Amino acid sequence: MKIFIVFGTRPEAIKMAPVVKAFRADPAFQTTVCVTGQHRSMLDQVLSLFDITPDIDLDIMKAQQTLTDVTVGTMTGLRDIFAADRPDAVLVHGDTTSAMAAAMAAFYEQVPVGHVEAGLRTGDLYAPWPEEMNRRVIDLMGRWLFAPTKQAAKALMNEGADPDHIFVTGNTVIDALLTVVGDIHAGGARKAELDAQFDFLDPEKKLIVVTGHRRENFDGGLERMCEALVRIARRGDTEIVYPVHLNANVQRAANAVLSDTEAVHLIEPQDYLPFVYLMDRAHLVISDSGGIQEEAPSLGKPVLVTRDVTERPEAIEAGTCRLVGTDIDRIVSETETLIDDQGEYARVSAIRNPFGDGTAAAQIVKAMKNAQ
Ligand SMILES: CC(=O)N[C@H]1[C@@H](OP(=O)(O)OP(=O)(O)OC[C@H]2O[C@@H](n3ccc(=O)[nH]c3=O)[C@H](O)[C@@H]2O)O[C@H](CO)[C@@H](O)[C@@H]1O
Repeated sequence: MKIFIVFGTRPEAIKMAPVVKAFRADPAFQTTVCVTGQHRSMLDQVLSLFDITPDIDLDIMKAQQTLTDVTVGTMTGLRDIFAADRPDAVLVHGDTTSAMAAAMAAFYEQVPVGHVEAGLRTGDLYAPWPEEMNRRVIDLMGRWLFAPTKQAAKALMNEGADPDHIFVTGNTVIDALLTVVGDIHAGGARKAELDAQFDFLDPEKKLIVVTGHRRENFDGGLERMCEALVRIARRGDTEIVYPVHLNANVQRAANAVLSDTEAVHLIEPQDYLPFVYLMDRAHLVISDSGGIQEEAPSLGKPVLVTRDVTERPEAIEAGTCRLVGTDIDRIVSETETLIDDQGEYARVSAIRNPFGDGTAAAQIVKAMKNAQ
């Protein structure tokens, strides 16, 4: 079976790496990896960590490109490739604009689409925008809908998807995370390098890892989160590490509020290996990221989610993640509870992650094999 796997951003690369490896290891499949290059530098470091060389690189990244540019670039690039190579299936991941455009290009060539991480919903088309629409559009076209949880599968069925097309596999991010954290825990040269890279961290202080980049927080939300971090840093018993996303809005907010605050380290976006190392060392995480809501609980780290809605209600229901929005007092008080109340911290960090056991990629390969 001829499979094309297409992705373009850092989180997609992290989540598709275990899938690429599993398909490439199985001789029943002829696997072609095609990257759109939507996040050039952030994508390449993930490919190198997982030792993946793409077969096709569309390299569509341009300065100041709009969502329309990404859509048109991806669709035009893939149209001729799909028409010439006639894959039996195209696999895309998640909810980015390049994933939606790749699925659409396949659909126009009447090539069946497989959607990894299908069925995530907030219920609000504009939160997050444009991701919620992208997810729904891809799911409508999907012949294989790989839902990470039963709840995601239920959302698909509620929208009328054919139950025979839905496979509950767990999330492939857990496969990727367990591989990387396993390497770190095994020690060796990489662990020593990471310890040296972060030797500025004070082991006596509780480490809080922060990220923030969602468009919905560009309108003052990021600044409020940063104000909350200033108050948390002033306690004296915490240390904050914040890899600041390259987006100009994010850089502006973080630098304006936090650049002079002692105990806050603003650092560049980290490669996946050091980022996993930081999450693993953290006491807790504050983030609006989707993937981190899935990863941190697997490492026993609570996440305060700086959003009003999430497409990952499983983590909220399980209690490992809490939606705190961007209200300063709320972020500070929830953080203080997790620092000061040891019983509550122990309870939250012991909750089992609801996103799978690290076998999602193998289950996806099995489902596709049965489809042959
Ligand atoms: C809210 C939302 O719509 N999120 C979507 C977004 O991901 P998401 O919001 O997860 O995107 P991020 O850019 O936060 O990436 C998260 C990933 O990058 C890693 N990381 C983070 C910071 C850093 O400095 N270095 C680093 O390697 C994290 O461990 C995680 O694996 O695109 C994903 C891919 O389609 C989808 O699955 C998500 O649903």
